[in-house]
Amino acid sequence: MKYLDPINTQAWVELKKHFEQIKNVHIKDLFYNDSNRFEKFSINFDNQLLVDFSKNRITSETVNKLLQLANEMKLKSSIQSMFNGEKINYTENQPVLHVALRNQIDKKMIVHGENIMSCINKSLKKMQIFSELVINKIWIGFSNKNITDIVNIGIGGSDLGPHMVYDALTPYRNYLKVHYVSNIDGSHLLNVLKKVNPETTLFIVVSKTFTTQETMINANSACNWLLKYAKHKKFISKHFCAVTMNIQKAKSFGIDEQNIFELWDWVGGRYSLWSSVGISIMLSIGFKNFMKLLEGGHAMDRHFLETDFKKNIPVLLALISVWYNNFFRMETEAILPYDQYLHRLPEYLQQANMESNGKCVNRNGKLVTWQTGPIIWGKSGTNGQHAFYQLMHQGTKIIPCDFIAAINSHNELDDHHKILLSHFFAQTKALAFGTNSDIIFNDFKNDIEFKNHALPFKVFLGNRPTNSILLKKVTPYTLGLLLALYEHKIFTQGVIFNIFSFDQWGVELGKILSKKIFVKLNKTLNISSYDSSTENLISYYKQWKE
Ligand SMILES: O=P(O)(O)OC[C@H]1O[C@H](O)[C@H](O)[C@@H](O)[C@@H]1O
Repeated sequence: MKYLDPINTQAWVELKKHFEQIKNVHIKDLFYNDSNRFEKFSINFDNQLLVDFSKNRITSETVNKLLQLANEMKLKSSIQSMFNGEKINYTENQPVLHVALRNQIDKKMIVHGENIMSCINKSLKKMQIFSELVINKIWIGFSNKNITDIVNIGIGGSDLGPHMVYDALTPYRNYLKVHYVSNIDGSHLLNVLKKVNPETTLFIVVSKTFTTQETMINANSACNWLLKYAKHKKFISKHFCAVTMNIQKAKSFGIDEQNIFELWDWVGGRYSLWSSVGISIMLSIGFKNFMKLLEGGHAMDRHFLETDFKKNIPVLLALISVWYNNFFRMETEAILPYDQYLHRLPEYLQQANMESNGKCVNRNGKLVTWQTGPIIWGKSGTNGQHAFYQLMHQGTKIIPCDFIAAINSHNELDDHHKILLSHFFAQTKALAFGTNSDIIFNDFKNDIEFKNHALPFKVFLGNRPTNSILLKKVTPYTLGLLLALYEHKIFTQGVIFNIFSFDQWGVELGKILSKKIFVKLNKTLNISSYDSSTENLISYYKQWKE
């Protein structure tokens, strides 16, 4: 089967022409010319989530042409293929079924002739029993004390999602403290071990493959640390659990089979927080809240699957992103949560999007000649305002942004939240509308020096696009909605780019080379086999190593 490239669609040709007509149109004029712009370009999802995409450099014509692109790229049937469990992760010969993990209506989902819903429900039950034993202080450590601290050892998808949700749902946490260790830098693990007591700490080794070097080394060191105190290997079962697809490896590590939570090859690491990879989330917010998170994810799945593309939030946001990325050649997108508890969202979405869509080969195995995944970055508001917003407002680069906030805070402290949101609304307005020299000039009309010299520096040109995403409140349910929204946005982008979004071969080369270089770092003999830069870096390592 030959997949169509986006540049070979009729819509692409038309979008190119349309771009030439619209590229200099200012957002402020789009608003002045259309008093219904907000109604046209915003979607209220069930009074829980509002997406306002009116402050974008788009018209109804742009949206129509982008929708035509989605249709020509057969987005509808691609979505159905994912939900039907077809092997859309072609290079790994796997289906992609994170949507099954939150399939709350228990609709049959068949993989290799089996209904995977029974495995999922069994796994959820096991997670529930386990988390309740720990939360209810029935699970005890080697000295018969109950557990107070959980250490999640994992990296990439086995860390970023759970860690982000753990922080995002801080108000729902119980007394258990979860620590996340990912980096192979020994400082990460040591800093956590300094804070916890071996008698009351439970380690969860989370690795889909159970071969990831960072995780295995950290898990080994954590185990040695525990055994220094517990003295006997039989106690590993009281302090170590695993989440993995590789049951054999986890068992050979010494983890009791009872303590192994299963994962499946049809769940991608960066889409896995909804599975047993999220056990640290369940331990901290309890089973019911975890189920609410899945419920939110499922509600967004249905919206994505069932809603006409004209009103389909992930589809529209993805298409707008393609518009900027490919026609305006804007290379990055900023994620700006105006919510302290959502501060890990940019980092989480960085992996979700960049590992999925950072590809330069299309589904036919040919190099692409169009732009694929954007660079994702960001920081929580208002901190970002005091760091990089200068460039966003007045720099030469234009950065489409997602502003995200909740209308109701979990911590109503004086006017803090009102002020926070006033910044959100002000920034999106300033970015879109800017301010013209007349207004500034009027403020300073008696100041001749200002008029002559300072004016250009004070002008904000505006026309900088943003999406505003408002949640009624950050709850497990609305967080589920938001995260699934982004997952489906990424999926849609991948279909339009005609790439495979669910593999990540690009992470392999560095891993292979690091193993070879590790051996060289240990050798006293210098055998040159690399380029002069790498050789000299290695030689400096050897000279300076104390
Ligand atoms: O869960 P693991 O098998 O340990 O994998 C952890 C991470 O490592 C890999 O390098 C991939 O790039 C990530 O997608 C994955 O989430």
